Amino acid sequence: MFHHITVLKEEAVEGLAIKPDGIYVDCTLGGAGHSERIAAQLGDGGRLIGLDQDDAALAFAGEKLSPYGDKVTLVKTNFRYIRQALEKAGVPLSAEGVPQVDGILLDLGVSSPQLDDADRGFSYHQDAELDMRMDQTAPLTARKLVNEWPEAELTRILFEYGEEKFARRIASVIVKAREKAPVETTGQLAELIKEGIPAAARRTGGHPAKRSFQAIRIAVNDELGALEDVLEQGIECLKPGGRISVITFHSLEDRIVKQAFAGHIESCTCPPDFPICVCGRKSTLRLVNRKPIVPGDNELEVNQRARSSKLRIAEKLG
Ligand SMILES: C[S@@+](CC[C@H](N)C(=O)[O-])C[C@H]1O[C@@H](n2cnc3c(N)ncnc32)[C@H](O)[C@@H]1O
Repeated sequence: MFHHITVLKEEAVEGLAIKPDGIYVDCTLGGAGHSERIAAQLGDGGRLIGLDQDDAALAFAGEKLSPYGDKVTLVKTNFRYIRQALEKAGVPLSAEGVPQVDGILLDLGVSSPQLDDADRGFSYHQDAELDMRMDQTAPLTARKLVNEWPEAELTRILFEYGEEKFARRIASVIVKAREKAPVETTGQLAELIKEGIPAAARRTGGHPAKRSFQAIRIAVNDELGALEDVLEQGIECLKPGGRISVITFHSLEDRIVKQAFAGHIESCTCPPDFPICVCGRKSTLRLVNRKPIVPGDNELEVNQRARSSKLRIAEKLG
């Protein structure tokens, strides 16, 4: 069973201003909560292309979206290859040869089934072989990262991606342990992380392994690199008037989205005393909402996972 409560469903899909005959891309299909809402608004000529790198999500979403028939195309891919996926799906190209769509949705991070299924090796709640790959055919597992990455790299990811104050101590405990025997399971890793955190600090901020597990997951799946790539290519693939909705769960993700949008919004960068513009730079995006949209109390009451979510929406200019 694939149980995932969709975050900011109404707001993210409404942000796309769906046209019944438009072409939409859900880059993070998961349990198809957003996709179903999009598909239900499509009429003749409308198309939804759903991407995911997780086979279980694709299988579940395929079933759920089957009533929409050939309006829906699902593709197994990392969303960082969005342009290639759209070309392969036969999306019409611009005069410059870039596939053109009316809307793109990203609901980042992992789905509840990925976290909850012990065999996927994401969770410190259940002991299982360390894995954490969204794409189970990808070469880098959490086991490999934890046992092979240099101590300085471990420290960096724990600090940067997990905002873990005790990153250096945790990395040192892991490296000492792996010199004796490889760290194989989520349970072993959680114990080592606990050891690296002073006893007094363990009692605050939830489970002591939470931040480090998140950091390792982000690194295993190169989540921030993939996000930068999909934003760069995705914005290029939007038609004039096309929209992009992005839901983030982490301050680093949100910063990447904010900066990618800002880079396209910036117009002339010539010094103010230049009589005419020589840079020729024009805005290619506009923000639909000045401030990110966050979930309301009703949503937070039924879905704790929505707590840190933020939605940013932008529109491509002509
Ligand atoms: C939060 S879930 C999406 C849930 C979905 N919006 C729903 O309503 O059910 C994120 C999904 O995106 C997928 N995903 C995350 N990063 C990805 C990437 N770089 N490429 C492809 N899929 C990715 C995950 O495998 C997961 O299924």
